[in-house]
Amino acid sequence: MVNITEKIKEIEDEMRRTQKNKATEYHLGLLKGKLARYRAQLLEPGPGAGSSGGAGFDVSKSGDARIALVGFPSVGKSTFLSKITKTKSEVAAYSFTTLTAIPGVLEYGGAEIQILDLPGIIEGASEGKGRGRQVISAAKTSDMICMILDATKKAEQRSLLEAELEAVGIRLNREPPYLCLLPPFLIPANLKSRNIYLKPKTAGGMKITFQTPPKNLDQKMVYNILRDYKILNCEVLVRDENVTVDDFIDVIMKDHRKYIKCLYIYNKIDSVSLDFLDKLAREPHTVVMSCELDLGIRDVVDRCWEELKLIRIYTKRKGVDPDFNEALIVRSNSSIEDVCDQIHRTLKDTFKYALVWGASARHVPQRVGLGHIVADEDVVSIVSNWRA
Ligand SMILES: Nc1nc2c(ncn2[C@@H]2O[C@H](COP(=O)(O)OP(=O)(O)OP(=O)(O)O)[C@@H](O)[C@H]2O)c(=O)[nH]1
Ligand SMILES: [K+]
Ligand SMILES: [Mg+2]
Repeated sequence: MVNITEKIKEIEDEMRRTQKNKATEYHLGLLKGKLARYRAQLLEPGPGAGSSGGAGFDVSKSGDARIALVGFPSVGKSTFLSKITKTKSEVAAYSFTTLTAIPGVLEYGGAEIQILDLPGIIEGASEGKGRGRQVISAAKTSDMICMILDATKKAEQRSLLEAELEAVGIRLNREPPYLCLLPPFLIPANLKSRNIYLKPKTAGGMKITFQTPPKNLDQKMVYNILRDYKILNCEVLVRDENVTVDDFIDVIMKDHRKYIKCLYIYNKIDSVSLDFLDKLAREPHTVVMSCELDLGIRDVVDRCWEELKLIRIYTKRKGVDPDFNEALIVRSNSSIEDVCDQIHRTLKDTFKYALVWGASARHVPQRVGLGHIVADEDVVSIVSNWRA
């Protein structure tokens, strides 16, 4: 069996050799489609995928969310874990100090977040270099990736790591593609280019419709790629002019894609100039810190919490103060109904009203119904109709 890694390399070489122009764009589109398919195969356990296959490290999920620490060797991942949790992960000045996944628990106002310290990854990780594939599989299981970067190292470190994660189907800080039926001018900018519909059928050939013709995609390209994937009967609807070949391939490969939030954390800012620091801190989804000088750690942790978009609710019984060491965790934009469901499956059946103290209440306490949207750190008291 021809090695998949070799096939991937061949395609990558060919893409590099091929000049980008109107005449080659069909060929390049097709190569991108093939590349995506081989890369997915590489992650599947079985022949040709290498012995480690797609398996990650054996750490079970716990707590309200999981954050994976991903980065090159010796950027300070383990130092950071040891700062924010009670777990001590070995720290040293040499690369690959950490050899497996080390879980720790970050306690945040009654919420518990599992933090996974991982071995450092290097270029080529997505193709199995080092423990790359295992690290990436572990990252794929997380609710958020904290990409730890060394502020003293070259800017390319960030794009190199992003490329490794992209190569295995992880999409950072992006929305999954989906068809939105709103009129185009009402669709938020971040969702626009992801506006694609693909439905495989059993017969009838391909029906491809472009509502507004995309600038960098045409029917022939869509047709060629679908044929290469052996999807010969289907309905395709593309609604936005900004849709690209890559977006289209993501839709075909949707079962192999994972859309994860990423916070870029620059460590070791004790060793860079103030000007440079200022520049780093202004980048999107980015925070800076120095584990060594204990600078900015609290802000980084607060930012992690914000990015997870979770909400802590403290429940209160009549006449008793709430316990702020124990929070009920719900997603942002949750209602009192979601809070009830989190407490007990049948609680809303006997629900009468709720009293709310906190940011979501217009006055305290506010008496609200099941539809009321709660805010982080609200105190909620549920009043039920008890029936015999
Ligand atoms: N100057 C400076 N050094 C730091 C800082 N944080 C960590 N270090 C040092 O960086 C080195 C690597 O730290 P580790 O925590 O082992 O890094 P790691 O990313 O876990 O490394 P691997 O497990 O090998 O991938 C150690 O010598 C730390 O003392 C920092 O904020 N500033
Ligand atoms: K190290
Ligand atoms: Mg380490």
